[in-house]
Amino acid sequence: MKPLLECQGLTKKYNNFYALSNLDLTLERGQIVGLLGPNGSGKTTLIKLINGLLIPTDGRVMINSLAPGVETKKLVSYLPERGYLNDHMRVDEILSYFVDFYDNFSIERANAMLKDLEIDTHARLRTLSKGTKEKVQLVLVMSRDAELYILDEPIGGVDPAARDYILHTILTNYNENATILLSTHLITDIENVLDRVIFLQNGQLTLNATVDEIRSKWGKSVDALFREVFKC
Ligand SMILES: Nc1ncnc2c1ncn2[C@@H]1O[C@H](COP(=O)(O)OP(=O)(O)OP(=O)(O)O)[C@@H](O)[C@H]1O
Repeated sequence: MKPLLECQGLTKKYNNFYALSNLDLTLERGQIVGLLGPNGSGKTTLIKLINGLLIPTDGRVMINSLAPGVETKKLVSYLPERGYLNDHMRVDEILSYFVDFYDNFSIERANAMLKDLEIDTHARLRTLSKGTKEKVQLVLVMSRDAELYILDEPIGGVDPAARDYILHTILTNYNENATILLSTHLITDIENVLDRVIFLQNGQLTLNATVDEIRSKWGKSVDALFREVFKC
């Protein structure tokens, strides 16, 4: 079977600065993968390249053997780092818009998750707190039937008490053959749901291992290994 995602020699240069250098990465189906690295290490650059929002300086990205473009749009559901919804719309209006716009969007799944998270669908987005807005955006992204979910900092604004619950709600509502690639700085909160982690350092991939491999090889949690590698 073809890999879900293949990056070969992927390189992105901004003027004379290499944000990403010669990155090779293959992701198979059915995994939750943490993309971890300090600020400025290239996580968002990699995510934008996978989504076809940036053109590589060198190398290539293939999703299901297709270059990012119109054909891969339905395969990928992407949560950008910054809010992308119209703040003046009500949550239920946004849901209707998603139903019209995406033929792979399940309004039943979205409503079930919103109910579970006790979010008022009659509320306008601008009246919701930052954390609640993040929950709505995550629900919308996870309510599409995609093969690859890409989440750039999905729970940064959500309070610690709610994070576990959200992760549980989200992760029990997606297709298990799909892969989730998520970038985060909240490693301890997310470590238990991850199958694999990728470390990025100065635009280079420095580690690609399963969480089990990290625990057995280094005898450490992902968070402890991250702190040791990045001296933080
Ligand atoms: N449009 C741009 N022009 C010039 N440099 C850029 C541009 N976008 C990103 N960079 C630089 O590329 C590097 C990688 O940025 P990127 O946003 O990918 O990092 P990141 O790992 O997502 O960081 P963070 O954790 O802070 O979100 C940074 O040094 C950043 O300043």
